[in-house]
Amino acid sequence: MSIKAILTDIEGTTTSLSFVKDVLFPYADQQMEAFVVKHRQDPQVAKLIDDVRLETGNAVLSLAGAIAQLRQWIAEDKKITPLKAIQGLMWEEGYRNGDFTGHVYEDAVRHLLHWHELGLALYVYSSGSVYAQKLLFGYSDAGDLTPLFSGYFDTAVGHKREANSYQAIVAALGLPAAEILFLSDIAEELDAAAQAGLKTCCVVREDQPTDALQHRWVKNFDELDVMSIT
Ligand SMILES: CSCCC(=O)C(=O)COP(=O)(O)O
Ligand SMILES: [Mg+2]
Repeated sequence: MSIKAILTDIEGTTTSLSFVKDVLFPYADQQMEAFVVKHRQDPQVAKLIDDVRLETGNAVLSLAGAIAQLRQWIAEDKKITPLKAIQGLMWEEGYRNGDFTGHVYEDAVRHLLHWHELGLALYVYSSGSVYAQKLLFGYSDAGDLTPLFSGYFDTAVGHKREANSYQAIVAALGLPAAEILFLSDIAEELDAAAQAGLKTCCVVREDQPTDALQHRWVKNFDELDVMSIT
């Protein structure tokens, strides 16, 4: 049995931690107040602010309180769905204005192109919203990479450290779990995917420490021979 689909994480796998932590998160933090105040009547933003209230269990949280909570979650790198959704909306402006482009490692670009040419189906699973994922790959350093992907998943399918999320993705892909290879830099995500029956590979970029070495691991996509995985 060989790999038919690759499901990839973004931060730490296709994309540097630094781009997310030093470019995207500070941008969202700095723009949060102005963005939420400006768009508070927009139904999508109003619903997300209500979701922040739900998440905090404080139904009467003020707009200022919600903004402060969102900024606190950014500082704590919380993967909370309404935060991730608002960040995506905010980053759109940054990408469109050319304030930044989506970082994708050069080896990742080359191999995504190659795997796509080989007929492998490519999917993304990130805590960043699907909207934010499409922006990052659509406005990447290497141009628009979105035609390479067959689909995107975010925390709407479940959290990345839970096996159920991968079971839902397997069902959506309509492939046997063992024919799907999941790439990530985080041990708990790889453990959850393996529990759901997916093949796994840890991507250990820039010598960051990892506790996922019980999984197959590579330093970059050049070291990953997908065809040899059975
Ligand atoms: C795709 S948007 C930027 C990344 C982001 O917000 C994030 O939380 C990254 O999480 P990942 O699951 O890709 O490690
Ligand atoms: Mg990651």
